[in-house]
Amino acid sequence: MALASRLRRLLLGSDPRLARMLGYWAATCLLYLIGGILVVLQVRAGAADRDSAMLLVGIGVAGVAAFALLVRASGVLRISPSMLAVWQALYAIACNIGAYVVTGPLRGVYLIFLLVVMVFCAFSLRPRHTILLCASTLAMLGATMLWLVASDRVAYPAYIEGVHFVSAACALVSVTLLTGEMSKMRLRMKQQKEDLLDAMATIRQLATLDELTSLANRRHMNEVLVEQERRHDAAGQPTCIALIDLDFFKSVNDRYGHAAGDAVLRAFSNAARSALRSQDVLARWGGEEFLLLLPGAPPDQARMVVRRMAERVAAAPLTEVASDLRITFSAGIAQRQPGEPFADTITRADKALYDAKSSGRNRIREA
Ligand SMILES: Nc1nc2c(ncn2[C@@H]2O[C@H](COP(=O)(O)OP(=O)(O)OP(=O)(O)O)[C@@H](O)[C@H]2O)c(=O)[nH]1
Repeated sequence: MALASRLRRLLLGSDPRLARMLGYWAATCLLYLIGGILVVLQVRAGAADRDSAMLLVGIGVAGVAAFALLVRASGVLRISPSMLAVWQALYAIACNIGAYVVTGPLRGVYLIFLLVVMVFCAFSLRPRHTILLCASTLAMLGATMLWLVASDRVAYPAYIEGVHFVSAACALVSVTLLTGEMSKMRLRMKQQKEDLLDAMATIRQLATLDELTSLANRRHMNEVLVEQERRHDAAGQPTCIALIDLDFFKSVNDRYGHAAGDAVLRAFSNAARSALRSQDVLARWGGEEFLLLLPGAPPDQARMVVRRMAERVAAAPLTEVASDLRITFSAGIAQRQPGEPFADTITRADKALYDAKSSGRNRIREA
């Protein structure tokens, strides 16, 4: 199983775009195969020159192999998928025109193959690239037909080549225009998908983050706590929470205004965030109250984190509000008991916070 997935990874890589490009390549392989079989059948029927036909089949096989390697290495070689698609299309068109030259009376078959190449391009090229490709195909085909008529009027009568060219031109132009519309639809859908992903990311952000402080919001914190209850019960690690409330915040609002109060809340959040461990989660619980979850922290460690937070918050620059303003907070810490719902732990932390407030503020109390 591991060997199979390693082999698959080696062949298809890990980028889903690469797997898709190799899928297209496999489909073109099938076309080359059918085209090659037709060439061989016509050699057997005596309708095509053996040496030229075998040379053409060899060129087709070499091209198919080379493009498999190029697609696989396109990331390393920094070849864009659309550039690779143009090369592949030009190669396929040249092979078809070559087959048209070597296969005698049944050469018209390869004009149909040209259409298939154009349809393939709709999946990977922009409309203007497809139009350019169509124009170059018609130019190559026209020049080849003129050359055939000039070199052997009996095998390649002018009126048959003329009919072939006009039919091929009508069909190629129609297919190009239609596939152009398909390409535009594909690009529109791609854009809509990107817009949708952006909108979902914004919704996810709005649903989980507090707009003012960019900390987790209460709703998200509740989800984190539910998840933590489940994990904690399974792992049995100590977990603490701290309920934090800014001191005399009302007076900041009253003295400097609500906007200044908002700036203080933001400054607090930035400073507090810088004191956390990577696994800690700080959320705005409401107004100027914050809930800190400290997974895997016994009370001593929780106290250390909150004390570090108090130091950072006290040193936070608040020059945009007032040069002499310093923020302090009071905190109540509670360790979650085994099997205890977080709601109860928070109630105990709230009592400890009340104790911190009533004993003078700017202090940490444990439940
Ligand atoms: N600027 C601003 N103020 C807020 C926000 N949310 C709540 N407040 C204010 O925060 C203040 C909280 O005041 P109190 O509950 O009396 O607490 P305090 O003044 O900090 O006093 P203690 O907690 O007892 O130290 C109120 O004036 C609220 O209007 C907010 O988002 N922005």
